[in-house]
Amino acid sequence: MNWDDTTDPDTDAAGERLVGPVADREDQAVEAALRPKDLGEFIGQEKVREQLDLVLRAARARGATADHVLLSGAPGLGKTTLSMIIAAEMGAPIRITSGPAIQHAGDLAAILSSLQEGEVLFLDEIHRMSRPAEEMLYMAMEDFRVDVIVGKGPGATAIPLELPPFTLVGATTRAGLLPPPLRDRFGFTAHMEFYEPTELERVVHRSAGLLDVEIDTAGAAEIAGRSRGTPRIANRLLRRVRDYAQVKADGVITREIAAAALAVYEVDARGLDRLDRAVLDALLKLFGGGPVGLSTLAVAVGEERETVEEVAEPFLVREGLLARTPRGRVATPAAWAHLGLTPPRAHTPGNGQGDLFGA
Ligand SMILES: Nc1ncnc2c1ncn2[C@@H]1O[C@H](COP(=O)(O)OP(=O)(O)OP(=O)(O)O)[C@@H](O)[C@H]1O
Repeated sequence: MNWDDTTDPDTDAAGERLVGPVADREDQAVEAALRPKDLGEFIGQEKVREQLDLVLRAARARGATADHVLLSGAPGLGKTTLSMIIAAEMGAPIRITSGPAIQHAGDLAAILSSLQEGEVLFLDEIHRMSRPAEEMLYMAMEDFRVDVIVGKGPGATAIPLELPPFTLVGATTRAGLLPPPLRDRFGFTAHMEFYEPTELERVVHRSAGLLDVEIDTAGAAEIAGRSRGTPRIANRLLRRVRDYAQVKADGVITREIAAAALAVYEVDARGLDRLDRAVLDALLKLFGGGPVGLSTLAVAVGEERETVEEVAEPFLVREGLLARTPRGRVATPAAWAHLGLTPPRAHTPGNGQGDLFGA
């Protein structure tokens, strides 16, 4: 994966966030050790696992290379991990690159022509590849062939190059941005969902075992509940809680230790951090729950408009704490409850405000 060429609003605009979904330097250093190695070890995503298992078993039984696979879903849900599992299950080597790293068709031709038979090519952020590279990929995926252009202008010639059969695993956070001709060339598309708290609890237990950290069931549940449906965040919170347990207690993670540690890092019981809460706080206390325009809300919390929109809002909307309406941002009843505040009478149900939530 190419970590340097991605712009991440979580780190660019709001400093490093403990609950940001994109990998930071420390994540990159430790994630390799925590990745499940086969489908049996991969937690959750039952449907995807079952379907992929069939695809891979069938290919193995035929002695064929597996079909191309498209994985879509938010960062940190396990797309890279699954691509490595696909290679491992097929007994094939894997090459890892990313859309932004492929600027020219020639870059892609160089990678494709050096693949071994059956190799898995993992192309992260496939929606960010350049157009000419994308067109070259169509032919490579379908016919295992590329045309390498030699020379320029009227004298340029296309030299066809045969490729060994390979499996492309494309990953994207935005499946909707992929041009249909590219999307159609994948034999299997899997959409990865956010994880349930009980699944994240298993992720935390498994990682704690690998990191040699003692944790009880309630401690794991506490961390899971604050991990925003994302294994990467669960693993990161676990590491911070482990530090706290070592320094402030006897190293064992219990519910109390997890809660106290994450209070230090300002990650609340639902996984909201300081920025998320500042947005909700302003919306409720300054604007009576809205509707209020995004720019006004951003000024009120002293952040850029983009930071509020791209960093804080998606999770608040997903959690059902904030709604985007044509008239502006509106807090839901759950937001009032979460901050322990009572909505003014005008915001209680049955007062004509229901239409703001599309009721
Ligand atoms: N199903 C799972 N079971 C256990 N651990 C998981 C699972 N999914 C992800 N993880 C853990 O979460 C971390 C992040 O996963 P991964 O790098 O595969 O995410 P990703 O979707 O590829 O993220 P990005 O899009 O940012 O590259 C990994 O270290 C892995 O240990």
